[in-house]
Amino acid sequence: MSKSILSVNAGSSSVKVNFYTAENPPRPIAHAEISGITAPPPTLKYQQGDKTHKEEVKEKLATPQDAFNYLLKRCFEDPELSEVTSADDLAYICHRIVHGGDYRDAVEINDETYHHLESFEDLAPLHNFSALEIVRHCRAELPKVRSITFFDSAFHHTIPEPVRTYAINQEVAKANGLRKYGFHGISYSFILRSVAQFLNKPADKTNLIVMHIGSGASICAIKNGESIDTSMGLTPLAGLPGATRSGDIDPSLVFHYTNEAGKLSPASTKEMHISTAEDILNKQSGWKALTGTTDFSEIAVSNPPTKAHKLAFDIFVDRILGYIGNYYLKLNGQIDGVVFSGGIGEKSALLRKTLIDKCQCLGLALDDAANDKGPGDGETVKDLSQGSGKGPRVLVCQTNEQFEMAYHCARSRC
Ligand SMILES: Nc1ncnc2c1ncn2[C@@H]1O[C@H](COP(=O)(O)OP(=O)(O)O)[C@@H](O)[C@H]1O
Ligand SMILES: CC(=O)OP(=O)(O)O
Ligand SMILES: [Mg+2]
Repeated sequence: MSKSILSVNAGSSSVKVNFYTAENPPRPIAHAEISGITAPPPTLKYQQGDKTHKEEVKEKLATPQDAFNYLLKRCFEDPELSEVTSADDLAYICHRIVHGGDYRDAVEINDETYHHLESFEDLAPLHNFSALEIVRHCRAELPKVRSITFFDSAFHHTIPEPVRTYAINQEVAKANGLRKYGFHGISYSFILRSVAQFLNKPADKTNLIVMHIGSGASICAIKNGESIDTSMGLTPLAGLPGATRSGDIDPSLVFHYTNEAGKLSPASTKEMHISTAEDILNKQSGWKALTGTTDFSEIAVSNPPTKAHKLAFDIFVDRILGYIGNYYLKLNGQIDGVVFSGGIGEKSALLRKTLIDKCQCLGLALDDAANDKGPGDGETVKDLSQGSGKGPRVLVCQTNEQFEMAYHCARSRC
């Protein structure tokens, strides 16, 4: 039997693993994910063939590394998943690494690339450490399988200099790599290809405003198939608020919030140094701080349970609208569509409706029935717009970072 590709996506609240055939293009074999790591109990979703199964997980899975080990064991031990029973059945493991520094392309992990990635681990404190722990585990436990790392930041290497540069001393900036990197790029790459195909346009002639809104949320302006701006920055903290992240604040707020700001947070470990301010803004802010929940499905409801829930929803709408206006201007008003994706973008009809109703002056309008229904299983892109097909479209895209990595791995290596 030919070998398979395993794709691993360690997000801030979930770990998703997919197995694919190692052929070009890859075909899906199975999908398993643990979600709700930040809002226990975690849940397992398992999909194989036409069977889907969901359950609450009894074991304590406190970290993405625990979740990965649980998922791998579960898949290897499933008697119905005969294609992958052990590491011997795997050709490649594709890992999503959020911060890739200056890397513009995927790299294969060896001692040198691994140590280089470690050097900027604390620039994405919710992500890189866990993802690298999983890479470390795979190197130790599955040494014969080649690990390829794909970077969220790579898609944004096209962002022009004035957009990626912060107005600070440039010697300090260059020496420390202090610039906008941008994230969710593996997702934006999948969305661009899928939407361009859906619209029957070459990707390099497609202009889009794309939202990837899940536990972490960002938005991207794509011009002729290239990222020209995105809301996240040096780290995934910048831009829109998220489940536990503040998003943009006045940087001086840090020193007024706590005079402990610069001290090491108790959450730091021997390997991972985080200041108290970073810990507060990354892990103790956002929806969790405002409402007590990290689950946006409890916030995006027509009758919010508390004023705080309503405020959280209104804050998100306000911040997203600001970026849509900004990017509409940067794209000179010439957009093929506005695209919703990520856990919230794909599932919250209410958020889509609230936003698009406020974008009528840009010629955007929703078909309410299509919006309420949302995308079906296996429907990658769905048109939610009202009207004849002229003018910018409102689309929803069920993004798939795992597939995107396997697709590129198979194209260049199989
Ligand atoms: N029906 C829904 N309405 C609004 N938000 C939802 C809904 N279902 C899930 N979500 C949100 O989607 C988030 C998960 O998004 P996802 O992109 O899958 O996660 P991650 O950012 O960890 O990759 C959940 O934390 C939850 O807030
Ligand atoms: C970059 C980022 O925030 O990723 P996620 O949304 O998966 O947490
Ligand atoms: Mg994600």
